[in-house]
Amino acid sequence: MSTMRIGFIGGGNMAASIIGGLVASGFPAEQIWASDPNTESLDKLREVAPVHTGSDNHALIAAVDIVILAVKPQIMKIVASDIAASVKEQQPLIITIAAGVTSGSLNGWLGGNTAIVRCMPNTPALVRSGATGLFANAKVNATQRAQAEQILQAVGLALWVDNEAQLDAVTALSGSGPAYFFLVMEAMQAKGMAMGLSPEVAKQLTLQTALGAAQMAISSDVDAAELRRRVTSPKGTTERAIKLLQDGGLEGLFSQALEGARLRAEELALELDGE
Ligand SMILES: NC(=O)C1=CN([C@@H]2O[C@H](COP(=O)(O)OP(=O)(O)OC[C@H]3O[C@@H](n4cnc5c(N)ncnc54)[C@H](OP(=O)(O)O)[C@@H]3O)[C@@H](O)[C@H]2O)C=CC1
Ligand SMILES: O=C(O)[C@@H]1CCC=N1
Repeated sequence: MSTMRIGFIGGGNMAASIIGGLVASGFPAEQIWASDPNTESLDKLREVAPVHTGSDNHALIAAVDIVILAVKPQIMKIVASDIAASVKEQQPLIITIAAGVTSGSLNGWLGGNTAIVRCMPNTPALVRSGATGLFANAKVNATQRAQAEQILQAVGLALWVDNEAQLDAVTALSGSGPAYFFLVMEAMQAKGMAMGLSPEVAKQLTLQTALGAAQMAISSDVDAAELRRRVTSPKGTTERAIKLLQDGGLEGLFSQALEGARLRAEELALELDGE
């Protein structure tokens, strides 16, 4: 890991999150390159860590061993087709983080025979609390598999999935997942303020409660349902609140929301493959 040179094509939100986490884990910033036509994105990236930046994707490929494709799914075909000749020449390991771009489509756009690890990380990678699902195509060797795992483990949890289709479920669960928790935080904080708490107090209590619940669930030997029962005193306040949430259909809504996200990932793959 310490000698790897890693290049990010696309220097936006996710590249910043992964780079921030990698550098915080001790990975040297001078072994990281980022390429992006958007100079504002590159300026922001250099505030995260003093990485090499530029706008030439071909020069980046020549400088690194591992290329992380972190552009939007909709422009992946253009970007991949453009770099195909450099990838063929340099043979870097390609890691893609784009939602809905299959390793098969990407391999085709890159000219075939490319070692590709497709993964789905999430933004908490920035604070080394990310959660990533990974899948390797048949061209990826054991060393490359270990390298991809090391990079994503440096920024949080990294788990291999059994087949590529499962990455759509990972996208729905943990890729988009931080947004679901942020929405719950927004709602709790707003109601805390509506009940008379100052914005600062409502915010701090909300965030600490989210952190405490997650840490407890991670470190406990009982499941979330049991932890919830332990908060819920008979005829108490939690019982009333949970009943209102359940009567309002919270579990069903989450089921629909995750299914919607998974289906959108599938749709994206079909849209992008057909382009
Ligand atoms: N955000 C998230 O929570 C997650 C995102 N992902 C995936 O990560 C990928 C990136 O998402 P995100 O970081 O949010 O997106 P951003 O839009 O923040 O970043 C993408 C960057 O790529 C740049 N770019 C455009 N064209 C090129 C090019 N030809 N060469 C190099 N860079 C280029 C964009 O510039 P410009 O702004 O000028 O277009 C932009 O700065 C997506 O595929 C997404 O599906 C995966 C997991 C979680
Ligand atoms: O919303 C999206 O499409 C991307 C993928 C997972 C999180 N953000």
